[in-house]
Amino acid sequence: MGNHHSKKNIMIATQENEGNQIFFQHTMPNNVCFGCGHENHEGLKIKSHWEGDASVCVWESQEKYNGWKGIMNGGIIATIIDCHTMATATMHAYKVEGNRPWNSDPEYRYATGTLTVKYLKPTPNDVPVKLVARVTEVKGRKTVMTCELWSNDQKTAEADVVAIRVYDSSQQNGDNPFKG
Ligand SMILES: CCCCCCCCCCCCCC(=O)SCCNC(=O)CCNC(=O)[C@H](O)C(C)(C)COP(=O)(O)OP(=O)(O)OC[C@H]1O[C@@H](n2cnc3c(N)ncnc32)[C@H](O)[C@@H]1OP(=O)(O)O
Repeated sequence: MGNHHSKKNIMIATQENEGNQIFFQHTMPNNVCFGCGHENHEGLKIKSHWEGDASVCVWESQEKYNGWKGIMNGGIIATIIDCHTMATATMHAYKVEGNRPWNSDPEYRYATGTLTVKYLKPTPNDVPVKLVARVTEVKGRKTVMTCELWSNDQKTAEADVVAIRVYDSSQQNGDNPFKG
């Protein structure tokens, strides 16, 4: 993990590191997103990190995110997949440009273009889930990914996701709703 990050990025992340783990979202100040923003105190606060070429997120739900009793709500599942894959697309772009740090130029932002979730099995809501995302293609402004959701040793959902680069500070002209 440490090898994928520059010294500068590691220093930024240090304040919020847990153990030796560096999470993508901890390098992104001012993120107010419901799923991944650590500035959103009502949010899900997911945390993602690299494990080789895959990005991984382990997340613990709460009873209020039930669908059926004891089963995780499908919209919450879509939300954590959405946020985990957008963070993955973002960090992947910086990674392929020489592992440059988040606060280097140009700045990129990604938004969800398409998110297709296949719900395979009920996902228990009282054990942590694990998301595993992989970038399968980068074409122009598009990053295509797959994402699996695991509960213990069972895959309970899988998704195909297309992220679109919606902000590039080197191309920016005028207002951009995705900048802030
Ligand atoms: C301040 C610090 C903050 C830190 C933040 C940290 C991270 C926070 C993370 C928060 C995470 C929160 C996550 C959220 O909740 S993001 C919120 C949910 N998503 C949105 O609101 C997006 C709304 N949609 C749009 O704005 C536009 O439609 C976009 C920008 C997506 C495309 O419109 P644009 O006019 O730009 O596109 P283009 O026509 O030039 O096409 C370009 C290419 O893209 C392909 N394409 C187009 N549309 C789609 C589509 N829907 N699916 C698949 N592919 C699509 C198209 O074929 C073409 O490819 P090719 O033909 O060239 O191959």
